[in-house]
This record gives sequence, structure tokens and C-alpha cells, in this order.
Amino acid sequence: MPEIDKSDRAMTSVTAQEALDFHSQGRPGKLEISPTKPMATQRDLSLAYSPGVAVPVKAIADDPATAYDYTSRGNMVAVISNGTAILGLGNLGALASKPVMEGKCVLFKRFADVDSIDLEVDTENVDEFVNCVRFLGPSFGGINLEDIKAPDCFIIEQRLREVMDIPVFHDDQHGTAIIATAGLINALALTGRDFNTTKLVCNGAGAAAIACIELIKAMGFNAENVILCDTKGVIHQGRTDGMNQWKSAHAVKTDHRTLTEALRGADVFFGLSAKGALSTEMVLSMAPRPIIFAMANPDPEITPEEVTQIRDDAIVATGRSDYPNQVNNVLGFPYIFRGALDVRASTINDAMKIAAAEALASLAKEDVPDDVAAAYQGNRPRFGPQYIIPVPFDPRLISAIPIAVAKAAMETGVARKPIADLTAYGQQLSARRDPIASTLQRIFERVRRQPKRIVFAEGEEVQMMRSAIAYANQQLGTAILLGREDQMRETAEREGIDLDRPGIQIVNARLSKRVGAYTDFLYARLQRQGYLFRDVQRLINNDRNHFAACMVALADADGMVTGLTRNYSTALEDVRRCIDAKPGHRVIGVSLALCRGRTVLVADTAVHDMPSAEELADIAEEAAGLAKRLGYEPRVAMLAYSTFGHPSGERSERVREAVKMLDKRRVDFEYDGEMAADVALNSRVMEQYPFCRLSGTANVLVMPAFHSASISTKMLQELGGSTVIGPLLVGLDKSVQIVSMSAKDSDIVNMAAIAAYNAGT
Ligand SMILES: NC(=O)C1=CN([C@@H]2O[C@H](COP(=O)(O)OP(=O)(O)OC[C@H]3O[C@@H](n4cnc5c(N)ncnc54)[C@H](OP(=O)(O)O)[C@@H]3O)[C@@H](O)[C@H]2O)C=CC1
Ligand SMILES: CC(=O)C(=O)O
Ligand SMILES: [Mg+2]
Repeated sequence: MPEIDKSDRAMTSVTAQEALDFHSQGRPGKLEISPTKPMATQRDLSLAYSPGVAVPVKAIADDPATAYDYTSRGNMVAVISNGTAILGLGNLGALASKPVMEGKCVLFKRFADVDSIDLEVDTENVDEFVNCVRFLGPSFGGINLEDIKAPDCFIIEQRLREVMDIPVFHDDQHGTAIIATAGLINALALTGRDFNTTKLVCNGAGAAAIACIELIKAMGFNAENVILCDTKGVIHQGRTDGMNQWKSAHAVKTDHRTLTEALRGADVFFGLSAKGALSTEMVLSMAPRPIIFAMANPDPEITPEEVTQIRDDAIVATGRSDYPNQVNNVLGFPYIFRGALDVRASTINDAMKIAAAEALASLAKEDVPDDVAAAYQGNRPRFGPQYIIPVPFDPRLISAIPIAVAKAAMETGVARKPIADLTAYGQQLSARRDPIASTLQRIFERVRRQPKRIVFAEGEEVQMMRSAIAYANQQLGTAILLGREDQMRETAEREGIDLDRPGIQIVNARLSKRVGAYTDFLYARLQRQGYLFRDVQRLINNDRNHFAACMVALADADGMVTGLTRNYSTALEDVRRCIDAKPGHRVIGVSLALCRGRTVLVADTAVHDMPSAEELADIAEEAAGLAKRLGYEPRVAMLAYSTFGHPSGERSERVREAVKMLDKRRVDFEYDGEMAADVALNSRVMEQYPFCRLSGTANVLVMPAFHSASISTKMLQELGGSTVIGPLLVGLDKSVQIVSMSAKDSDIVNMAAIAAYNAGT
């Protein structure tokens, strides 16, 4: 039984405990199934099930191609494993592979809007495995095999490809090969090498390694210059120990017997083996400007730090997301299947793989536009040794790769539903991307570059402690936990939380040397509002929100997060006693609602009860400003129950008035109204009003009053399946965010990161 190392040494960017919590919190695991049709009435039931369902059944029986029209088959992939080679962890069995397979499904959805389901097949017998999978074809548009050890994977894939008429793609082979090849093309270009003379040594001769070597050879890499090694050393002609036909196909004539010998003077190292397999001595012996792809997961054959310590001329890539140059099949499989599914490809052939590799390689060379730069740690990357391949969050991948794959499928005659207009297809693909995930990613990356001190005001709460640790671990800055230290330590001990780690600071309000300064500061603000000095002393001594807000006001912290123990409006009142609105701004709350790849900002969801026309115009300006800061081009709809005067009514007057005020202010964003929510959000309904000034459906909704804002966002969350982030506080002079009392760790970390982001980066 492998032991779980819960120490922080297990991983650098997240702790083992965080990983377990992430998987267990809420609904266990990472996936759920949700219906695409309503199932609310007797009629729905009659249509979805008996008798209505008989109609598509007969249609499909008559013409099998209609299954793509009447079922989810065309967008559904099975992610199938038997767990015999889980990442680089080895054979840990079918059940243990489930978190990885669920993870692959989530990546399919997140990056390419492909639906998928994980199937863990509990057998190591190749015939049994093939027999289990071969009959599942009608359920799926494609089969993604995963983490099956070599050589079984080669036989399984080959046999399934022969008997199934949908793409069968072993991701560890071909996904990896496509990405590694793309990275190699670019690394060779950067170091002035070519496919003919470059000497490459690949450590590992399993699924991923063999496929990588086969793909580069298929693209013209000189086979004589490739040496493959496995646990027994160099795979040379005449070797018999530990061999199989796939290894033999790449055996070369050489006197080298060990990886050390093979690597002397080599240009390129491909690692598809295991943690730590490449030593610094071996790296030192390589040619000038060596190319090192240490792709084993979760721990590479050598870390980039280890390479940098001994030489500064290497191009290094790993399979991990916490280093530059991530050569990982996540850059491939979602998009390759997207393209293959969209043309109903019968297979994924070499031409499609090569097209994907070339598209990926050229994307890294392209200039990175503004809206994409955000996905790159806030730095606009430039093609070079630290950037040979796009990052998984690059929003251009969703259009670039599937188009290349679909086109190659059509050109090679395996597309059963060719796409006539590839430009229109590209636009549809871009619309599948979920912008908010990139937005949050960008916020995190930006903060990482300029870490901030965030005070977690309710530091004695377990969730705050966990969130503070996650904040620090993700290198977002210093997390200041406010509270009684003895109390915190007692709770931490009970919950198994280690507070003595870098990035965590404990501030005990009662013992702080800053109590006097905070009291004087707050007394000066409140003395003419009915507060005696001793009232203010009490607020500072006893109330964490006041203390934390004063820390921020007097620059002892860059931002704060609170809200777990008090309702939103009380927490906001506490903060407002200490911090004003930014000059010329209005404090409002904006919620981000994410639903089916679409994000809308809803305002004001926190502060103004029944805003006047002027206040509504201010809210529109603040919300549009936030939208811009988050990377959206705002299209603001001023919502009401009426649309452009119909039906007329007093309540809509204010909204109309607000639109006129925005006209006078000559604001620099699109807005219009008053309009009903369906006009704002549905382009077909909006077309009824050709004079409407919005260039597309609205992405910022200004609500006529707090009650409608609050009710609608909560309904979206509970009934509409939307994820709602916020309300984010906007317009305060200092950076404060308030979470809801039911916030989970991840919500708090997001809000802390947003507080840090707003604190100025
Ligand atoms: N970055 C990425 O996108 C991907 C990375 N990988 C990584 O590649 C590795 C292999 O995966 P996969 O091909 O699926 O697994 P397989 O089980 O199919 O193959 C493993 C291969 O690695 C060899 N090997 C293991 N340890 C060593 C060692 N210390 N020195 C030399 N060779 C060794 C084995 O040798 P032998 O044949 O002698 O047993 C075998 O040839 C894993 O770490 C995995 O995480 C895989 C897919 C994608
Ligand atoms: C990334 C991946 O698929 C692996 O390491 O197995
Ligand atoms: Mg894998």
C-alpha cells in the first residue's frame, strides 16, 4: 500500500492535505451529471421518456447517424483506464486511477466543452479489457484510453481501433507525443538545430516514450540519432532482456549501455520514465544548449532548479504547471477530441496528430495579443527558452487546435461530417471557452508577481486558517491571521493545521503595539458620530473587523477578507467606519454569475437598497470599471421590468433617467436601457429592438434595486446552476472583500486573491 506523504515536501505548490480536502469537500469527487432538458412536467416526461422517446429510438434504428442529432453521443468521450500506469506512480489499480480519470474529464469540459465520463476497468488482462470496451461504442463519440501500461496499451489500442468506428486514442501515447513534438520543434528552432543531425536520448520506453519517438520519426527526425533507454539501460540491437516488439523497433546499433553513456554529447533528453532519473552529472555531459524535457509526473526526472544550478544554457520543460514550459498532454487531448468530434471523425490519424503538433508549435511563436497576455502570469510571453509552448490557459488553443485537427481529418477523408466554413467554426469554438476561469487564473498570476499582505480578520475560524495557508502556499503573499494566538493554536492543533510555516503571520489584536495608533485613527473618524474614546477602544480591542480594517487603512496590511461570522451588511458597516469610498467613487457590490460558459456581472448586489437615478448611473460606471479590470469589454444593460418604455411605470422612470445621465456623462463604455432581462441576455429578443445601442448581449446587468439584484443572483445560483462569485466590493479606498457566511475555503482564497489584486499590482 503506498503511503500518503502529507508533508509539504510532497508537493511544492499545494499540500497533500489541500489536495485531499479539494477532492472530498462538498460533493465528493470532481464530476456530476446534469440533464440538458427540463424534466418538470408530465409533458416533459412523456417526451423524454415513454412514449416520446420511442420516436428517436426508431429514427436511430433506421439511420444510425441520427444518434448524433438525438443523443449526447456526438459530444461524449469515455475516459478509460485500468490503472496500470497511473501518471508516473506505477500500477496502483483501476480504483486508484479514478481521481486522475475524473480529472481528465474535468479538463475535457473546462478546456474544450467536451462531455466525458470516466470508466475504470478492473482487469489487467488485455482480452478482458478489450472485450469490455469494444461493445461501448454506441455510447460515445470517442474513446480516450489513459494510464495503461506498455506494452498492453499498444495491443489494446490497436485492437480497439480495428473493431470500433469512433476515434480510439491513447492519450499517454499520442497526446504526449503531440505536445512533446510541438515543444521539440520550437526548442530546435531556438537552438539552431534540425531533425536530421540532432541527437536525442529518450529515457523510458513505455507508452508515452514509444509514441513520442514514433511521431518525431514520422515527421522526419533521423532515426539513427535516437537512443531509447529503459530500466535496464540502452535499447541496443541484440539486447534480449526486458524487450518487446515495440522496443525492438527502435533498437539501435551502439556501444552505449547506460543512460549516462548515451547522454554524453547528446542534444536532447526526453524523460518519460520516473522521478529523479536524470542526474546533474548527466546534464553536465550533454552538448551546449541542451534541450531537457523532464516529463514524468508528478515529479520530473530532474527539476528546472537542479538544472539551473549547474548550467545556464539549457532549455528545460516539465509536465508540471508550476514551472515554465509545461509539456503535458492537457494541451492536446481536449482540443484534439473537440476537432475530431466536430467532424465526426472515424479515427484520429497521423495527419491529425501532426496538424495538432504544428498548430501548437506555431501558436507559441505568435505575438500574444492583449486579451491573451493575461493568461501568462501577467507577463506578455515572448517566444524563447522560457516559452516554447503555450500554457493550458491560453484562450487561443480552443480555436487553433481543433480547426487544425478538423481540417486534417477532412483532408485525409476520415471526417464523416465535414465543416464547410472553418472561419465560422473558429468563432463557435471561441464561444465555448469559459472566460471566468481565465480571469481568476489571471488574478492569481498577477498577485503572484506582486504578492500582498492580506489580513484574514476571523483568524480563529478553521476555514480562515485553511484559506490563509492556501493563500500563502500559492505564493500570493503573506496571510495575516488575526485573533487570539493561544486560541488559534489550540484549534490548529486539533485540526492538524501547521501554522508555523512561511507566509503565515499571526497578529494578536490585544497584544499588538498598534492598538494605540488604530484607536487614535478611528476616534478621529468617529468622535463626531456619537462615539466616545472608550467606545472606540472597545471596537479596536474586541472587534476583529475594526482592527483588520484599521490595519489596512494604516497600511499595515494591503487588504483584508472577512465575513464568515457576521452577515454581509454588518461586516460592511464595520469596515466603512474605518475606510471611505475612493474619491469620486461609489461603493457597490458586484456579483459574477457564471453559467454555461457565459459570465455576467450583476450590480449592485450589496449596498444600495433603492438607488436613485444618479446612484444607478454611478453603479453602472463602477461595474463597467470592474468589468474592464477583469478583462471584459463592458456592455451594460440597465435593467427594469419594462423595455424602452413599455409597459410604462413609475419604477422604470429612475432607470430611464439613469440612462440619460450616462448620456450626459459621455462614459466610454456601451450601455442602454431600460430593458428587461431577456432583452439584455438573448440576442434574438434584442433583435426586436434594432435601435438598441448594445453591440451584443449584455455582460453587465445593473439592477434597479438591491432586492431584485439579490433575489436574481440567488435564484441563478440555486435554480440556474450558476456559480456566483461575490459580491465583490468595488469603490472602497482600500482593498476589502467580504465573503458570505457559508463560504468554503476556495471561495475565501478567491476573495483574498481578489483583495490582493485590487490592492494594486
Ligand atoms: N508530461 C506528460 O504529458 C506525460 C507524462 N507521462 C509520464 O511518463 C512516464 C511514463 O508513463 P507511461 O509511458 O504511461 O508508462 P509506462 O508504464 O507505459 O512506461 C514506463 C516506462 O518508463 C521506464 N522507466 C521507469 N522507471 C525508469 C527509470 N528509472 N529509468 C529508466 N526507465 C524507467 C519503464 O521501463 P521498463 O520498460 O524497463 O519497465 C517503461 O519503459 C510517467 O512518469 C508519466 O507520468 C506520461 C504521459 C504524459
Ligand atoms: C499527464 C499524464 O497523462 C500522465 O502523466 O500520465
Ligand atoms: Mg496519463
